[in-house]
Amino acid sequence: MDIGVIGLGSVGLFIASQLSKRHRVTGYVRRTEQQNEIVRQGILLDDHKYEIDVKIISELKMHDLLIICVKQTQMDSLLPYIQNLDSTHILFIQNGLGHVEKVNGLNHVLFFGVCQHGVTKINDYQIRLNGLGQIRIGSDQGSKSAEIIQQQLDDESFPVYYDQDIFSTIQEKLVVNSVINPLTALFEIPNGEILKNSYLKSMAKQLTSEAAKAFSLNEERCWELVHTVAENTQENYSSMLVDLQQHRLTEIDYINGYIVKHSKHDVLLQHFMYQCIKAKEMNRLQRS
Ligand SMILES: NC(=O)C1=CN([C@@H]2O[C@H](COP(=O)(O)OP(=O)(O)OC[C@H]3O[C@@H](n4cnc5c(N)ncnc54)[C@H](OP(=O)(O)O)[C@@H]3O)[C@@H](O)[C@H]2O)C=CC1
Ligand SMILES: CC(C)(CO)C(=O)C(=O)O
Repeated sequence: MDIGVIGLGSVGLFIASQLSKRHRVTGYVRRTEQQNEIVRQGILLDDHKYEIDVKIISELKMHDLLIICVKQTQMDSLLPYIQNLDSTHILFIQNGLGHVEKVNGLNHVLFFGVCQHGVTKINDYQIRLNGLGQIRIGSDQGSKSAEIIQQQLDDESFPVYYDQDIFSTIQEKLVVNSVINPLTALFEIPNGEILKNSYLKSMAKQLTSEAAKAFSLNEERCWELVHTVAENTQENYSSMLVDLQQHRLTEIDYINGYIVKHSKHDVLLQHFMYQCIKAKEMNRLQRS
């Protein structure tokens, strides 16, 4: 397939590198420094070098499939480029929610996915894989085309699954992120600490319960997921903590903020966490 990957950060660099083994891949970036680095160095992962074409986003053209790997906070700047394209297949890979409503009117065949790999960007062309997971994709616009895309992307070393109920999977991931991300960002700790400190563990349980209720999800299953993810990524720093440390906007509006905005139940703790991170975000952005 001819695939365009938009946004070569941690996730985009990883997906582009893995798909380049079997597909023609073009990466789209917004900075010429990054374009030049990838042209010179390729994408580096564990001593392997992967070569892809790299273009600036204003040069975006049609591909069989476009995979969008920008953050929720960066989606608005991207939409005009996608709106202007002839109809094609587009797969969105984001944490949180907000993007689905935003893009639903687009004249393309839309797929949504979650990335369960843990990837860290070392620099503009180099990444580290902290744990191989999987990518799950699905759609509400007909399962046939989602299954065809899944089969094309799936590979032994890069598992991609078709998920009949992708929106529940996205909600479950949102619940996990609404617990681990703000707690670790607030207390400036690696993910595993929320299970080791009994006070944090109790807060994590209460946040999970509220978030699960907001989406009418099973509380026990959600707590199991939070537990498993915190354990499997115990050494990692959450993306929210890293965003704050690097004085960038976090995805809080699309995670806890989304729950606060859409829940029919009281979500006082989620709201409190939301305000804590917004306060910290404001503080960091004012100092940068
Ligand atoms: N990292 C991880 O392990 C995981 C991340 N996720 C989710 O995946 C999504 C992406 O995360 P991640 O890769 O970590 O984020 P990054 O911040 O590492 O990458 C986002 C990239 O998008 C680029 N970008 C932003 N706007 C545009 C634009 N208009 N055109 C082209 N490129 C653009 C940014 O460029 P620039 O560098 O110039 O700003 C950056 O390289 C997020 O929703 C995240 O929550 C999900 C699971 C795991
Ligand atoms: C799963 C987790 C919490 C891993 O760090 C993540 O998705 C993030 O940091 O945004």
